[in-house]
Amino acid sequence: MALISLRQLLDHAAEHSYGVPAFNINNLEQILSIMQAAERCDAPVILQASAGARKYAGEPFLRKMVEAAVEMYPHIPIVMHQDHGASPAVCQQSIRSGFSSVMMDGSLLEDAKTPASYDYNVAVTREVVKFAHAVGVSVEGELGCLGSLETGEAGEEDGVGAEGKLSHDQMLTDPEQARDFVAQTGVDALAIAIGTSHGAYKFTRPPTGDILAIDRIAAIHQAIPNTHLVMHGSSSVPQEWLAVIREFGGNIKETYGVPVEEIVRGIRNGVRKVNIDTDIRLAMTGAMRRTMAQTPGEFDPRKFFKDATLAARDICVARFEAFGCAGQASRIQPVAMEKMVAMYA
Ligand SMILES: O=C(COP(=O)(O)O)[C@@H](O)[C@H](O)[C@H](O)COP(=O)(O)O
Repeated sequence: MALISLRQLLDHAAEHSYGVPAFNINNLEQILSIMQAAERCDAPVILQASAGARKYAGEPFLRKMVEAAVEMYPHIPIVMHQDHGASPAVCQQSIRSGFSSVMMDGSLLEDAKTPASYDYNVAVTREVVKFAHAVGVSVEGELGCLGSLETGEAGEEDGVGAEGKLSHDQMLTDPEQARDFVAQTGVDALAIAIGTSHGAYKFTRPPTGDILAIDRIAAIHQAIPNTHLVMHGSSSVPQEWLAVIREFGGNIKETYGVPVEEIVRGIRNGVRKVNIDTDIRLAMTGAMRRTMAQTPGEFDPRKFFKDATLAARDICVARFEAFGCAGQASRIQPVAMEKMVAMYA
């Protein structure tokens, strides 16, 4: 099965009322764990590469590894998505190199740190939609800045994330503005800000409605019912993996993520793409620490990587199942990118 577009997959998810986890990839083991889970669950897959991933592995390696996944798992529909493009030029490069979907994050300026004006966001996103749709590639935009409603901070990761304190208005997507944004840009999917943030340190306590605004999703969905909603920063930060990391020498302070049942509530209200990176990182780190500690004579890294891959695979299986994505891969007939061009035209 060829790569498919994000738009095709999320249209299918909307029609059948499920959500798709979008897992970040940086290396072979992460891709293997996601694909093994997809195979086990018969789930379609979104593999996404951030700027940090492109810096770490290099874009050609990422592309070739995704191509290998397509070859090894011909029955699984795969979207190759560029996470957080900081400019139209970045998105254009990704399209040229074969991504079937790009995110133009115009909520921040090109430095990926400074919150941008609404007009700037509309202008750069509209530009990307124009050239992406001309070749059938899907576009995700972002409205509102990701950040903690507890602290007003964005929790910067690898240079991406607003600097300084943000107001609640900046950190909560406004439904009416979302309606205007979609009308002006034509994006296929919209990342919304509801109090989630990237990384392990999202909440200092199990989140309640004042710091995780799940209710806002329904209002946004009502304003833009035909646009697929995206939740970034949606790792659940499993307490069991934090415990393993701590037991085997790691030092991660008390922290909480987005509960899976809250994400499922979001899916019931129009969320179709759910970004998850940190949970895979935590599971892999915990598994590697444990194996290294328990087998101190081991020096073949494949042993550590294998356990890390299995730990990540189990996280992916759990998310595919919880989001209703399991069993959907075999129900999808791939639509060629040329047909997507015709659809947009
Ligand atoms: O939302 C995301 C992940 O959420 P998470 O931390 O797993 O709750 C992704 O979109 C981030 O862009 C990604 O994790 C950033 O990765 P790096 O910049 O560190 O590579």
